[in-house]
Amino acid sequence: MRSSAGPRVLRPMPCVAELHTAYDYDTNRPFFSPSASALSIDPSILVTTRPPAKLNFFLELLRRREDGYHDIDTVMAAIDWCDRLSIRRTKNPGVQLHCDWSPSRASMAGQLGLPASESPLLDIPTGETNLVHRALDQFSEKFSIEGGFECWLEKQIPAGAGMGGASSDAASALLCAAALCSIDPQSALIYEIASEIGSDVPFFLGAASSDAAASNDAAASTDSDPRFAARALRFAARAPCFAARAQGRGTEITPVPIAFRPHIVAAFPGISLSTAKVYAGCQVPDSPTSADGFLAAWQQGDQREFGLRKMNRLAEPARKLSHQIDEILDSMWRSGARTCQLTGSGSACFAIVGSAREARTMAKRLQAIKCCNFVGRDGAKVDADLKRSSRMLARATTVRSVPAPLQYRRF
Ligand SMILES: C[C@@](CO)(OP(=O)(O)O)[C@H](O)COP(=O)(O)OP(=O)(O)OC[C@H]1O[C@@H](n2ccc(N)nc2=O)[C@H](O)[C@@H]1O
Ligand SMILES: Nc1ncnc2c1ncn2[C@@H]1O[C@H](COP(=O)(O)OP(=O)(O)O)[C@@H](O)[C@H]1O
Repeated sequence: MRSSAGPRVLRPMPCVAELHTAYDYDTNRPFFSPSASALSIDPSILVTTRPPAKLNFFLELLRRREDGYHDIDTVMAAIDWCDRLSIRRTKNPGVQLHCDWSPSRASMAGQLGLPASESPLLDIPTGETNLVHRALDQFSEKFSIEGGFECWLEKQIPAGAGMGGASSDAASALLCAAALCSIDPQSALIYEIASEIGSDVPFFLGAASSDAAASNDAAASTDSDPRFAARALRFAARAPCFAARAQGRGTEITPVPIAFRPHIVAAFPGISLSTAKVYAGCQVPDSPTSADGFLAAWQQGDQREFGLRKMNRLAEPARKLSHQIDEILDSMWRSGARTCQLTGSGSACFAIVGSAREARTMAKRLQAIKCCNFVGRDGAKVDADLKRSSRMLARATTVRSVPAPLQYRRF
């Protein structure tokens, strides 16, 4: 992937210095509240946050809608597999986005067993189709922001994996921009922009999203106020630290309390699936299952019921598009998973195991497994990029419960 500014940017900006000192993990607060100076363009203020991936523990389809979307009932949680995003304001209008894999594209290609670093699988757009770019464009337009933004995005979350990486980046961009411009992160307009960009984006706004959706006071909340900067920072840091039920198109968010954090291994088979294609192949059941039972199990700490009731209605259409999904699930099962499942529209899957130690062992085992047979399930040829991919990217991970490392500092 190439930087929009020309040369490749690997470890960009002074922000990457190991300075987490602007954030107090005990109190979940930044050490200082930004002053009124944040209201004017100050390119020396940089906000850094860590957009997390998500997993869908439950996903049911309720109906196909006339606008081409589906009403769904899903339960998602953010996990500690994260990208890193830094943003500052610029005097020139527009969005400049620098983006690369962390620690490098070559390392990511190596982990996936891709021979060259030129694999299209690792191409992330830096122009207007990047959701960070779109989010900031919309933000500037809707809040009439003077000047523009420069951003540095370090990717770790695989794309097209059903882990919501792009959506999470977009939501973080909105919260960081709100902090930089002293805009209320709970503004209904922020929620509106998020929903327009993608069905998954409001989830990643976290609590800001559920509160904003309830508010109709969009007009008043476009005003900037220095107090909003600190609030936006708090949301950027805490927003992803919860599980939520998402309904409607996926944009109606209700945070849900959970009684335990399962030990998880998430694995990406080195192939990306198009969300639209997976939905296009899905079948809405005559009697959809409600998420109520699953949620009750998670809220009551009933791990057996949690395992029995979790489900993903998109698994069937995704399996038809990619035989790797069965291979990954088989491998997880044979490696001792209590239960395993596809996340979202795939292609990543996750296993639930009994302990953090088991999770680490399984992740190592999966990394060593080759999961591509070079031909599809029905004997059809698979594309060239897929042929070369031979490994899974697997990680022991947890449902996120700590604030994202977040910096807000002058440099
Ligand atoms: C399946 C889920 C589950 O969390 O996640 P991913 O697997 O993409 O991460 C989401 O519903 C994906 O949300 P998102 O990735 O934001 O999708 P969008 O950009 O809004 O929509 C892409 C396409 O998917 C289909 N789509 C999406 C959401 C929905 N409720 N019904 C749909 O039918 C539509 O064809 C749409 O054009
Ligand atoms: N910030 C971003 N990070 C990753 N992919 C992005 C980003 N912005 C746009 N994209 C595009 O979005 C698609 C994948 O989106 P992503 O959210 O990672 O997948 P999924 O919807 O399966 O969770 C890819 O086609 C990629 O080109």
